[in-house]
Amino acid sequence: MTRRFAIVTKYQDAGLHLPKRATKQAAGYDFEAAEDFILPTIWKLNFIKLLFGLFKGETMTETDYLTADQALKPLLVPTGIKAYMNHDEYLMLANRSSGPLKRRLILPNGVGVIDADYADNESNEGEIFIQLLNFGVKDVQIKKGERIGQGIFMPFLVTDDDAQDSKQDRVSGFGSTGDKK
Ligand SMILES: O=c1ccn([C@H]2C[C@H](O)[C@@H](COP(=O)(O)OP(=O)(O)OP(=O)(O)O)O2)c(=O)[nH]1
Ligand SMILES: [Mg+2]
Repeated sequence: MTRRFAIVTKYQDAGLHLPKRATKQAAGYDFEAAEDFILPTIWKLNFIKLLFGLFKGETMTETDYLTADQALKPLLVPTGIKAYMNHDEYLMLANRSSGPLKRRLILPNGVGVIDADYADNESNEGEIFIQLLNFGVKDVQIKKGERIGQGIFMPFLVTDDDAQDSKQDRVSGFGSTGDKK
């Protein structure tokens, strides 16, 4: 059986901690931020201006939309951690319930799915990133070592006619498997 965490090469000497479960029966391994980080509030001026402009019936240009859209882009917070697991398992990343309550942080992807073939991929060594979006009105400071999410190992099932041979090898993450956009 293979199920363990390791620190990626880039952070080998950074004094990171491997994810830990906080209590005896905790399901989730808590992940810490690998670096200090600022998560900007989504309520940036350009986003507010766009909302007001729309409200007033102003004509918005494509550039107005694009600039405002940037304020809504989630950030990928590095953890410096990779996860090894069995072939029929994945690691489910979830928010901590204190995330929204204390810091107005959400995982915009709902849950993160870390595939077993992500570890040691050629592009980023399988480093796990946590997508976070700050819907509060103030920027949020994350300090290195702060717990920003949790990972739960899960089994998954496949269909009867699921053919392994026609599948590509994973080389990266975040849209690497062929979406055009
Ligand atoms: O919150 C997340 C979600 C995903 N990943 C990494 C691990 C995962 O194995 C890989 C691909 O994730 P997913 O399949 O959910 O994203 P995708 O948009 O389909 O990307 P791809 O085309 O690379 O599969 O990205 C993270 O580090 N954090
Ligand atoms: Mg995918």
